[in-house]
Amino acid sequence: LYRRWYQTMRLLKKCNIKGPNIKFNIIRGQMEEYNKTPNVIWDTEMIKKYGPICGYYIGAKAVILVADPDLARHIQQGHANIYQERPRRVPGGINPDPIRSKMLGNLPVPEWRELRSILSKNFSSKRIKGITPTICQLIDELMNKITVATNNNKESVELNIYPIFQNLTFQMISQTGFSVHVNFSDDNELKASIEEEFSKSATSFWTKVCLCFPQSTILQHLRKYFNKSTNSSKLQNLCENIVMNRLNARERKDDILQVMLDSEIDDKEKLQANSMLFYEAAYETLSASLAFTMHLLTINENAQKKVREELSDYLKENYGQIRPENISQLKYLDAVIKESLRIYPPQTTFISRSGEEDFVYEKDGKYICTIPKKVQVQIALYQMHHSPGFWVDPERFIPERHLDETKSSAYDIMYQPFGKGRRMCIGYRYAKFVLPLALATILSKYTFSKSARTELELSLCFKTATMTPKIGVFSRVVFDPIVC
Ligand code: HEM
Repeated sequence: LYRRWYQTMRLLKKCNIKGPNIKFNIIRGQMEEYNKTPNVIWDTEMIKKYGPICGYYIGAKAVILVADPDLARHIQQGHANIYQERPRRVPGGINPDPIRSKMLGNLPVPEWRELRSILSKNFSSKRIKGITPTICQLIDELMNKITVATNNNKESVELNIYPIFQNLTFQMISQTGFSVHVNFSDDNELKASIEEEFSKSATSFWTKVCLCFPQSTILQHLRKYFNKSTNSSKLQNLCENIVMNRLNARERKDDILQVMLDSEIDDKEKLQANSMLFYEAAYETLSASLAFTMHLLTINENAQKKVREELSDYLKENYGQIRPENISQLKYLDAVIKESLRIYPPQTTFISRSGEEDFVYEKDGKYICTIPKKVQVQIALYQMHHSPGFWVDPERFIPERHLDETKSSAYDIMYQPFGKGRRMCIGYRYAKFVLPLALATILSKYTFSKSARTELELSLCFKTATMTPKIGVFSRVVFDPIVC
């Protein structure tokens, strides 16, 4: 047992993967230091110190960080059939709840593949067209909120736009996903329950013990027993009610839940788990992306002016209307959103894979390292997006870089806010549709400028795998409709 465990702890060295020394931390690896630092900051430090392929141990569990474009391409695209598993930082997940084990991301590969092909049906062009009226109606409600906040468009006011986007996103998922209206903005308990889900960390005693001895099934069972939460979260209850009501009403709806029911998924827990998954996967990512983009446009007046000029031409060609079906024509707005997702990718540490075979990585005929099978490889998305070796002035907001026709061939792997390959974000088309539609509608009527509480350097909240604004996104908002 000792020899096996000792060999595990020497794995990275044997594979020529650099990282911090574990000589004096043979049991815990770098777990203590790792738990004290936000994941993104820790990973950035590792890459700075040890290069674009490096690794560390959380307990006896090795994690390999990859910011090298050729190796990332091999893992996510070239050999994607070997790297289909998405391992968790904590085996079994931070929250080892039996319902959560039925979520798409927690299923073994064959079941994941089957469920992914069912859930993907929700994002076809036909389905997006079907939900467009609901999305437009919710954007109109958001516009009404801004109208009220600006005293019927008569005053310029300082506004925190982030909670308004959070409400929009929550309503969008509720209505397009489950045909229900949830009173989200006044429900602090529901907000706290979602917040908690994203902020769970691997610091409980039993989780730490399991990470030190990951092979022990007895310890895993003990962890499940002791970490069992006594109260279901409010989001869990909401999803349980949504599923039960639909099953009892036997009424057909045109939404995500119906797609699961039509595919003969009749396990209530699986329906509930994957309803929760949609709330969790879409809520933070969409609302944070909208807020980050608005922040960047607030502090970069020139870019906002260019977006509005493009919108002005577009509105002239479209009889003064924003048309969802041709929203992708707004190329500069698209570049602004891309640049915002580069600087602030809302999913920071979620792109991980593990392989079924060892892989010997060579460059120009020279041995670089071995990526051992079954070990967690994490694509260092945030660090790739900020790599000074790849991007000119990576901390500056330059939307034009995404319009450059002569982009390097590594661009499509160094820039991947939605991931790549078979495990790429399933909601990519939904996000690509909602983000420009909401932003174009708002910016066609209002301008946003710096106010007393605008942070030039936005404070960020780093959670387990996501990144959001910490205190909000403040701007001075003025009613200034584009006249055409
Ligand atoms: C700006 C918005 C969004 C961003 C930046 C984003 C980002 C990501 C990333 C980076 C991944 C991991 C991809 C990989 O491993 O290669 C992912 C996975 C996922 N996303 Fe998104 N996402 C967004 C919106 C959404 C929406 C709107 C939904 C659902 C309606 C969604 C559902 C999912 C699901 C279910 C997965 C797991 C897929 C799997 O394991 O097969 N996401 N997302």
